[in-house]
Amino acid sequence: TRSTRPQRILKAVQNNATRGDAESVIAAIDNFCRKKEWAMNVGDDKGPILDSVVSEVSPSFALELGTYCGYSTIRIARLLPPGSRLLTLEFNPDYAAIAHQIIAWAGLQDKVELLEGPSRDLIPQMKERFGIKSFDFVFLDHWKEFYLPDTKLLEECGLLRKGTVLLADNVICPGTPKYLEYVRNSPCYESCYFKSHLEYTKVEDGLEKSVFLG
Ligand SMILES: CCCNc1ncnc2c1ncn2[C@@H]1O[C@H](/C=C/CNC(=O)c2cc(-c3ccc(F)cc3)cc(O)c2O)[C@@H](O)[C@H]1O
Ligand SMILES: [Mg+2]
Repeated sequence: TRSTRPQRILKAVQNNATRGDAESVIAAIDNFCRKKEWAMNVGDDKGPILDSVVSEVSPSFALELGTYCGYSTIRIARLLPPGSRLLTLEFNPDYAAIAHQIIAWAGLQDKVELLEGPSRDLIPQMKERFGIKSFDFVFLDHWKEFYLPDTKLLEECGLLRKGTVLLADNVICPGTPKYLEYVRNSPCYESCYFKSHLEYTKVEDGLEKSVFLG
């Protein structure tokens, strides 16, 4: 039977990237998605913005909602200081299986915990089951209508602290209007928009950075 796009992305990584070299894995995925097949990775235009925010925060505990193939997982994990942890949530087992292999190819499996399941079930388990006090950084890149409910769930579970940085992908395309309205109007957040382009295209898209004020 025909392979899936994530399987073809994994093959591109295995054929073109050097084991243990995260930069070569990122480049292999970007080249494949630019020249062969588009895929919904944050990509090489928005990616450097993600990198700069992660580097600025230098999180001890980071959370990613929506692993997909692990492209942004690797972008984040490669910048983390020793001893820090990135938890990434993915509820599609086929995508999770591919992401595990791509994260391992980049040599970043020791910094990343890929948790299989829906965010609404896993977020309430973060304190007891995963020993998380609070997150320093959250990257939102899963189903767009879940950005807002999951942000509220993180607040309710006490997983955000004064200064936690939320960074949301796709706030223009496909768009996350309810989330944007919330973080831009809530007195609990200080928000700003980083204009860029939808991955591998000239279409406008951008990232919204929101600092939780407690
Ligand atoms: C219970 C649902 C909410 N909770 C969830 N918990 C755990 N994992 C979840 C998840 N939702 C979705 N996921 C996973 O995240 C990923 C979903 C990402 C959704 N992303 C998009 O739709 C998206 C779409 C585009 C896009 C833009 C323009 C266009 F023409 C076509 C697509 C661009 C992007 O950058 C995107 O991120 C998948 O791997 C999915 O299995
Ligand atoms: Mg995205």
